[in-house]
Amino acid sequence: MGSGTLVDGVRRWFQRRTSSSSSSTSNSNSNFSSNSDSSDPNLNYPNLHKFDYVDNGGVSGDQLLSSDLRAQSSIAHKRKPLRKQTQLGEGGILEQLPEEEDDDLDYSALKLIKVPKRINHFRNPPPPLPSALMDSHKKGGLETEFFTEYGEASRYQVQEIIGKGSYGVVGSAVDTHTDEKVAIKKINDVFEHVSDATRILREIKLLRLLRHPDIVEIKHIMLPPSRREFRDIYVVFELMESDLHQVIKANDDLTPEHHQFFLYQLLRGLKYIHTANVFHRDLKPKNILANADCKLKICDFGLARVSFNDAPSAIFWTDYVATRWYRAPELCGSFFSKYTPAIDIWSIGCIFAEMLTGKPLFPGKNVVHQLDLMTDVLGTPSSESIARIRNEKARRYLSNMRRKQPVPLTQKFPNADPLALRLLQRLLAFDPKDRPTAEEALADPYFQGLANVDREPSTQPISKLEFEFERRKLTKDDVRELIYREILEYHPQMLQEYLRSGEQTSFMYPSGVDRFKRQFAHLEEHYGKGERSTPLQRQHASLPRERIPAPKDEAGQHNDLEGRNVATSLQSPPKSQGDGSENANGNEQNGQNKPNYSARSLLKSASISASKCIGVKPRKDLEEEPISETNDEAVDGVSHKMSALHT
Ligand SMILES: Nc1ncnc2c1ncn2[C@@H]1O[C@H](COP(=O)(O)OP(=O)(O)OP(=O)(O)O)[C@@H](O)[C@H]1O
Repeated sequence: MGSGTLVDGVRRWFQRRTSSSSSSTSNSNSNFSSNSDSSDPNLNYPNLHKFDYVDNGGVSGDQLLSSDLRAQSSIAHKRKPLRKQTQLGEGGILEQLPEEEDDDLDYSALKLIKVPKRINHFRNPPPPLPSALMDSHKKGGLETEFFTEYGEASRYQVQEIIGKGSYGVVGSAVDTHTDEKVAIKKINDVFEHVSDATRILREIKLLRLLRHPDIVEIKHIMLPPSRREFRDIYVVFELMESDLHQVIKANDDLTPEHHQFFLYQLLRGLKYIHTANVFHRDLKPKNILANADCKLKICDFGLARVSFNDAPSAIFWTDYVATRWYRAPELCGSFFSKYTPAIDIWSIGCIFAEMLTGKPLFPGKNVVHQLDLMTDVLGTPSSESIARIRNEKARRYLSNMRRKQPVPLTQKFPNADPLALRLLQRLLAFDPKDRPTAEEALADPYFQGLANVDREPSTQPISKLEFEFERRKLTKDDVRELIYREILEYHPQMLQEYLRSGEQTSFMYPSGVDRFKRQFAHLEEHYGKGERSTPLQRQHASLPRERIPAPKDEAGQHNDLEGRNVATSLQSPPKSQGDGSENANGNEQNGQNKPNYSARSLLKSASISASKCIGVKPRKDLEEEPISETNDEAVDGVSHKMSALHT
């Protein structure tokens, strides 16, 4: 087949696809010859032809197919089985939501990316599981028929430990029913702290309700043996190969097509999340799982919140914890009184910039440094934006800052697609009201030919009833019951039983969990043998600090918690830590340009708010640790006391 024929074929196919979708998308792309918009003087790039295969200029068919055009033309619908969803309707009645078509993109023509193993799990392969740990119960029989879920005891065969987080250990396993590989997260001692248990409840609930190809899927949750006494839970996820943090580190040859597909998926997932009225609040490369075929999935909804219009934002945000580098400016010092989904858009902008260069865009060492880095690139915000800032100290800090001109993004990212940079500029608007919504971003010219609203579903806002628990103070038993109820969503027969008998059902169910426990224990025993493997501790971020004694910093090491570092810097002369965490503006070390009062007081605010976050996390990534925020009033009040102490 000659190249012309092939090109014509591809073009015809592509035209058919887009013409069928162009009626519903604002990105209609009728002739696939979308050249760059050179009207923007900042974006004067020579190589701006996207989709200009109308004139193939003698390019061979093979070349064409291996180029970006091939990637563009290869995005096809892939149908997967429909997923069922339920949510609590008014009056607590379980409603079956309309079945959603799981419609995904096929990226098979994109160059595979390297996905290094996240952890070198075993120097030597682990010894095989002893036969006692393998499943021995016989299938069939009355018992199995009655307890359909009983079968799950033999369903998953755990293979190896693939990751550890502060909430659990993640193992890869095979679902012997489907031969599918899955990831099983074991969360131990769920109810040790109510705040942790609530976070887990929130996450599993959200992941049940947010079903989308760009969001990690919970496939199953093992039924605990006892409704009233269980302590551990096992959550079965679809298995992903790596995460975006690792992908960015391992691939210095990501192409413009990779960047575009990655951002597209993130925005598509975010559009869905935001239409459910959910804010993720902790988007960062580590919270985006990735496969070698370029599939990305948003995960870790532990900090996410559902926004109900009547919820006062002060309460809503009191336990805010997010990773500083990806944190929107309005959260660096609690600037704006009412936060919006635009905080997630900012994070996506930071992640996108990191994909383009391989390096974090704003690796701030504390909130003030974070703001300095932002304004170094974006310039000082307009006086109108500054005027909207509610926090007085933050307003003063920014108003007193020396005027900075924005750096053209073309200068900062000289090799990037100018259309990508134009979108990036929008995502990184200092003022949240100037950032596009995810939906608007998907309609940006950057995605011309790729975006298609038919593939970018919205969803219904999540029912208030599902998150009614956020409004009351829960006891351990309350959360246990709520988590149990959530687990039953994956055990329909048990759920019916539970709904019928209500409180009465408290006998022990046959469960696969005991066998699992042993399998995990065996693998964990050999996990990271010969390597330093520090168990991670949870951060009880949302507990008021007086409820738990602050842990000692035993090794004399600083916690990563920003506030601690900052507090230290206020008491003693700055010393170089290598990570510069005590050097707010990167200029205290030589004694010049000491931060002005506003910077200090902003840092103090951060230190106070961070003091709420009392868990100790081992230093995984020195600078990129979460700190907590609290509301302005609390910050100001305690900050005032602290100022009195330190001045
Ligand atoms: N579905 C999955 N497939 C593959 N790996 C996964 C999956 N889910 C989580 N992981 C990996 O397991 C590790 C721990 O998972 P995760 O971050 O969810 O735990 P966590 O306890 O919530 O962590 P954190 O400390 O970030 O709160 C991470 O490296 C993560 O990338």
